[in-house]
Amino acid sequence: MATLLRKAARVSLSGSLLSAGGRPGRLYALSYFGSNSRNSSTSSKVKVDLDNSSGIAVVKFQGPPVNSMGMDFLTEMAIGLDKLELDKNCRGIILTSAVPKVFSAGLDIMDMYGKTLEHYELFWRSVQDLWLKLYSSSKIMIAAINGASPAGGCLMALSCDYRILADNPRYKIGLNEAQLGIVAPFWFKDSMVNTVGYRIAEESIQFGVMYSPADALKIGLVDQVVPEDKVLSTAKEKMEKWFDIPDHARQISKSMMRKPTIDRMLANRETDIKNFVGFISKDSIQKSLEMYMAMLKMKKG
Ligand SMILES: CCCCCCC/C=C/C(=O)SCCNC(=O)CCNC(=O)[C@H](O)C(C)(C)COP(=O)(O)OP(=O)(O)OC[C@H]1O[C@@H](n2cnc3c(N)ncnc32)[C@H](O)[C@@H]1OP(=O)(O)O
Repeated sequence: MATLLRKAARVSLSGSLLSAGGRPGRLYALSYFGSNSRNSSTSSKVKVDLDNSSGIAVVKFQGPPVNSMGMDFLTEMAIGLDKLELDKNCRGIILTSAVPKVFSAGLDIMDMYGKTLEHYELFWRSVQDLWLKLYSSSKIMIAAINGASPAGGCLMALSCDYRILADNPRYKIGLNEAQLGIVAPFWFKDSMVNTVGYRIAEESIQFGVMYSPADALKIGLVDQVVPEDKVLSTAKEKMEKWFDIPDHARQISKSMMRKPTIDRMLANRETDIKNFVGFISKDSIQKSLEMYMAMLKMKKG
């Protein structure tokens, strides 16, 4: 057992691209997947299916109605990603949704509305934690976006190395925070800038633009648009191409590209939490969120 723990700790430290401040190698990350040809784990909001023979893990969001990123989702994703990060059989991860028409509706607005300051702090730390794990993963990350992907949903896609979006004009993607009367934090903005460039991000974030697949492709927010029934198979084919690159060279290159963005977030993490808690607990912001939720419900009726 001691040998296993030492081995797991070594894998963890040499695995994720995260620098020391990112708390790699938590205890729950020590439970290994077995060595069968397929390993599955299902929790309530996330299903992880690792095919040991191909090295591809499919992480499916399964939190109806809209895969919103509440505390359960954030925790389950963090645990699933930690396990995959430690698993040498896993070389690449595909993020996708099991919920029809929605990839993820982003952060769960109910976790940002009418809660205590302690809750907001814990929630925001968990959101940061998930982004750090996604953005700093040493694995190849591909987003197979098979539904709408606003705000936090878009952020998860932006954290991947490659994005494939289903060709359905209803499946819009973007950082729409401004439309809710809230502000995308600097690391959401950095992820957008790193993907589409400064000028497009500047306009996109101020207007809170939600892009159609055609427009998302045009600005480079996604890399490919394919028929809906081909999203997952295309992601798997693309993954095989990424597998042609030796892992160590790709990982170091990825780290070189992403480290400044990750370090900036780690250096400002506590201030960012304070900002979030102060901002989200303002009466005016709470009112905006309340109105936005009412608008979502009205749209239905
Ligand atoms: C310094 C301070 C910084 C603050 C930064 C905060 C950063 C925030 C990031 C975020 O991610 S905020 C969340 C932004 N998300 C959205 O704006 C998406 C809103 N949802 C939609 O546009 C649509 O729901 C959809 C995803 C396009 C799906 O449409 P569909 O018609 O299929 O479903 P609906 O009928 O709209 O929704 C069903 C059900 O789900 C509820 N819901 C939707 N989104 C959320 C959400 N993000 N959180 C919580 N709940 C959500 C919706 O109200 C419906 O509820 P019921 O009426 O069934 O009770």
